[in-house]
Amino acid sequence: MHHVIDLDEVTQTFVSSDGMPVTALQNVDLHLRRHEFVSLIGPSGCGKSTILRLIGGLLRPTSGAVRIFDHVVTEPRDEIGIVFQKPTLLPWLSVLDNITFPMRHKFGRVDAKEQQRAQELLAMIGLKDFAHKRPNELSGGMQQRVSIARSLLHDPDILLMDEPFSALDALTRDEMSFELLRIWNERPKTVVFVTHSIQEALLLSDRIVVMSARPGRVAEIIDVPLPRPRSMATLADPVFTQMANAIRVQVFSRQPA
Ligand SMILES: Nc1ncnc2c1ncn2[C@@H]1O[C@H](COP(=O)(O)OP(=O)(O)OP(=O)(O)O)[C@@H](O)[C@H]1O
Repeated sequence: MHHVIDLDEVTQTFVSSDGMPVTALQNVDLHLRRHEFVSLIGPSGCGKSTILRLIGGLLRPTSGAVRIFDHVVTEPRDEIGIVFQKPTLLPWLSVLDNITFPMRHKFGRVDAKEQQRAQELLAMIGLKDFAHKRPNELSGGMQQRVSIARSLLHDPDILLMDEPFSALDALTRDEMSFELLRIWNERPKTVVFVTHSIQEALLLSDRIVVMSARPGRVAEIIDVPLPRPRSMATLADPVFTQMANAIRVQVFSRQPA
């Protein structure tokens, strides 16, 4: 079968500041199909962010192979959008210029179509009136929404999201989840989404990858059979509640003793 993202026998070892080797990932196999939405969940330090950095080309594996569209990943690629846990905006640029920054950086200019798309994204994240403000005039949650909009400007085939909603308040968080589903529906992409929230993983994903504590391994891959499109009603679906409980037990049993 043709995959968009392949991790084969990936092991990642770091050297900690006291000189000791740290095995962050051990023999991780993961294969993502086109336009699939997959969440990674597991105890702190089990290597979730490391997996995103490997796929994003920000890191090379110690052993094993990471491939995108059958090509070994050697550096960051344009077809990938990345959203980190914390907003990463340039303080001296306006909100709008931050969203278009990657385009300007790459091509030296931003054409009218992209300006238009940036405005649409701003409206989508509810910040239309903030286009000309600077990041420090926005709350942390608003800044994170701008970071998300920026990752979507070039409509990437692959979106890597590292706990993108963790800094948002609960209401905005739900809103952003549904917004993300809407975007994914309209402009399908392969998404790898790291979260600590079982509910979020269930609401969004086709599959949930449960990882075990360090050294991180894939403990289990769970299919989420909840029908799409998903909505507020999904949260009340008995299957949702049952699965949330079952996964909670799974994840809890994987916590380091
Ligand atoms: N550059 C690095 N140098 C040394 N150790 C590192 C480095 N990057 C990550 N690690 C270690 O690798 C392990 C996995 O880290 P990673 O950030 O991928 O975990 P995570 O599952 O995303 O954690 P969390 O849920 O807390 O964000 C951790 O033990 C971390 O300390």
